Amino acid sequence: MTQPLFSAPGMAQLDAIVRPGMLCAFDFDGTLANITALPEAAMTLPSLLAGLRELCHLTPVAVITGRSIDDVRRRLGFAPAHVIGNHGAEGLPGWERDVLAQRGDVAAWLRVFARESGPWREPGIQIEDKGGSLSVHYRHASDPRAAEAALGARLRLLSPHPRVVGGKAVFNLVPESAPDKGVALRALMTLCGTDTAFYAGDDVTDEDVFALRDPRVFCLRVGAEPDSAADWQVDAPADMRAVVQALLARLRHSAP
Ligand SMILES: O=P(O)(O)OC[C@H]1O[C@H](O[C@H]2O[C@H](CO)[C@@H](O)[C@H](O)[C@H]2O)[C@H](O)[C@@H](O)[C@@H]1O
Repeated sequence: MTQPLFSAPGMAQLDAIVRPGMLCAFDFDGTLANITALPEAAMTLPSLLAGLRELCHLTPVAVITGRSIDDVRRRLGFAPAHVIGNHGAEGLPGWERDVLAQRGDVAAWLRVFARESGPWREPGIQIEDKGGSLSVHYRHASDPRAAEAALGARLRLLSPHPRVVGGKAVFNLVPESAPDKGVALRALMTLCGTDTAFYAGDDVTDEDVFALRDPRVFCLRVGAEPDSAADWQVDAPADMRAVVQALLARLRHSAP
């Protein structure tokens, strides 16, 4: 069950896992940035920037996002050692050969959207082409619940068959062969040569990390979600300032 991070057990668990060289990884939207009505308006909260920049000097930092790498880099305001895009599918060392096939899937779905009068034709539906995956946003549909139902039914029938992952007023379509955020986090831990990691995320695709149930990974869910597989929770991106400060305090203390 998810418990409040800022509690005696939460702080004790953080003490147990933080060590020099550990990987600190973050989702972007809803974790480092507030959810905004338009995807293009999201930016890292200014209150987080100084702490995140210092963290990058102390230990390997990663951002693992559903956005494309180019897009998220413009929004970060700091320079993590690793940026992985498309829910784990973009930028992961060792997976370069698969990227071409994945882009073929995305192109095939876009062709269906272009030729069919499906629910994606409704004004207010925004299709975000991220190269390695697609996001179909229905936040601005005239009836978002009806759009969700219609899109959900149709998108699951696409060929090639996508992994359809829900989110904040969005369906993410990811090639079935693509690595998810859990695969990405583990690969980055190996790359960084670290035994332990911290990961914070707010959404359905972040549950791919939490569901690893890897005792070496400290899992923090941002925002209440009773069914989350994360052990720890904070309420909102604004709380991430105190989270980053808690990591910094321990890493400064444990630096060699
Ligand atoms: O993995 P993340 O970094 O959390 O990215 C997930 C998706 O985030 C973006 O969409 C969501 O955030 C937007 C800005 O707050 C919001 O307007 C939208 O309704 C949300 O679904 C982004 O546009 C997607 O590409 C990401 O997959």
